[in-house]
Amino acid sequence: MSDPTTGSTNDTMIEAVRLSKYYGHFAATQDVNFKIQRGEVAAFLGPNGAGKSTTMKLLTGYLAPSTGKSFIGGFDTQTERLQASKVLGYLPENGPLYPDMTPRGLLRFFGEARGMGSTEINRRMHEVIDLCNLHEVLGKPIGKLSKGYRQRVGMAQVLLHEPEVLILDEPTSGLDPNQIRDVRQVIRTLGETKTILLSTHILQEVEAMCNRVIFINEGRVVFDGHPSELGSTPAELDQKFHELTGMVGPQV
Ligand SMILES: Nc1ncnc2c1ncn2[C@@H]1O[C@H](COP(=O)(O)OP(=O)(O)OP(=O)(O)O)[C@@H](O)[C@H]1O
Repeated sequence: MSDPTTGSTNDTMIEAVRLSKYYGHFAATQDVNFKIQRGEVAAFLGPNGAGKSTTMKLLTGYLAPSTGKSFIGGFDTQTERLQASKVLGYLPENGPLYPDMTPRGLLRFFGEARGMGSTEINRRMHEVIDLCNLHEVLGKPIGKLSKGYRQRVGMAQVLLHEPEVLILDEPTSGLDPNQIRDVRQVIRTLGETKTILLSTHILQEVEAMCNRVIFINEGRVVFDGHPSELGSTPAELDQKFHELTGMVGPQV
């Protein structure tokens, strides 16, 4: 069934409608519109400071927009916050993780906070610990873990309540190549069953994991399409990045 006023269908899982966020006169996000359908794995690509994190916070309802609306699983993230949060798993950049807790304690704490029963918590803890490969660190304080393990603990926490939609802010940032490979593998596996929007400023990330790319620059969407449309060789990708941002592309 579709909504005749917006053209959205039941398969629209993430939607931005004329989203803007102003800090004084500065627009961090400006008139952003898109729909991500069930089963898509989309990358939010753009240079540092382009507005990726701000837009993700607006999409999740974490930040109130200056104008516009966002929907997760069809729920308005400002007025139907609780319903939206049941469908959504949001991994913010760098956290939130409690450094003195152990991964085991943290997962139990978030399961209880989400109102999950103890049988369900135990079942899901086993599953996310396996998926994110946390066995070795379950009893160690999170603050003592490597960045790669901390990122995997964050991912496990996000997945605990089996959300259909994942919004992941720079899930591989600051990781070493082995850790990046592991996290990409987890995301590819998740992409088989979930709708995902992840942010990155690395073009290779997009090609490795995503079937759609939404390119943002200075708060605006400047490209929305299949990653192959950005080019196939490193030189073409550099050129496209340059065209879209007006920057030379060492980040690419
Ligand atoms: N609370 C705030 N007050 C004022 N300006 C802000 C605030 N939050 C973000 N900005 C500005 O908005 C712009 C977009 O920031 P944002 O963090 O969304 O970009 P980003 O694309 O996620 O960047 P990065 O890749 O560096 O994380 C930046 O210029 C940033 O300085």
